[in-house]
Amino acid sequence: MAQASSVSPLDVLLERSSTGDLVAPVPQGEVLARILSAGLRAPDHGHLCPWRYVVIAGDARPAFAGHVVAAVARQEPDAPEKKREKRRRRFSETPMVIALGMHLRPEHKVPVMEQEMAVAAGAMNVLNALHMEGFGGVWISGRFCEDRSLLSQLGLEAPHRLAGFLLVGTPEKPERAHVRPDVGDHVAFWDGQTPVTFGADGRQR
Ligand SMILES: Cc1cc2nc3c(=O)[nH]c(=O)nc-3n(C[C@H](O)[C@H](O)[C@H](O)COP(=O)(O)O)c2cc1C
Repeated sequence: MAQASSVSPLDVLLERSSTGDLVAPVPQGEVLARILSAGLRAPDHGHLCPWRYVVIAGDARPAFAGHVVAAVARQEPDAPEKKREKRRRRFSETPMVIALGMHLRPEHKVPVMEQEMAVAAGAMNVLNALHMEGFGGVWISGRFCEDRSLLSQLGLEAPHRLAGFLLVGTPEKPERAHVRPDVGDHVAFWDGQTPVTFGADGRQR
């Protein structure tokens, strides 16, 4: 009889770490659809469905990298050439990039920050789903993510914005276990009387 796995889903979640050292293969077809569907399971106040994912892969990457470099040049005209080239390499060589579009409705009674948090929660679900399916990634951002011309390429006209990009692929090496904070420093149990304090507050980096 097959042995039941001793690795629980929570163990798998606790093992996840971000990595930008990514190679092929990338998720495709039904696997990619299921991973992105996990993003759409995030909490969403008002059911506004603010998630807009744009997948950039294959031959589309160098052209998109050109748009990113142009955005960096507009947003940070003093940025060194090295920084622009680093962006170009990342966006043209990373196996897959997923833009995290935010379809925002400022006129709605649900505050924009909550709409943005739904997109962020979705992004985390996607990162976890990638990890669970044997892929990896990292969430990146920067001032270039505010560039309106770049956002237009992604179907995001004002007031819609971008929460950043997920760089996606298969981790080149086993995911490096990042040093994690001590959970006890970040959790408090309120006793009904005294305001809580956190160990983490005395250890600001
Ligand atoms: C909104 C957001 C933007 C981020 N932007 C960057 C970035 O531009 N560059 C970067 O190196 N890490 C960025 N990070 C951090 C990485 O995604 C990642 O969390 C970090 O490398 C730590 O890895 P871990 O997820 O394994 O803890 C960002 C994280 C978030 C939530």
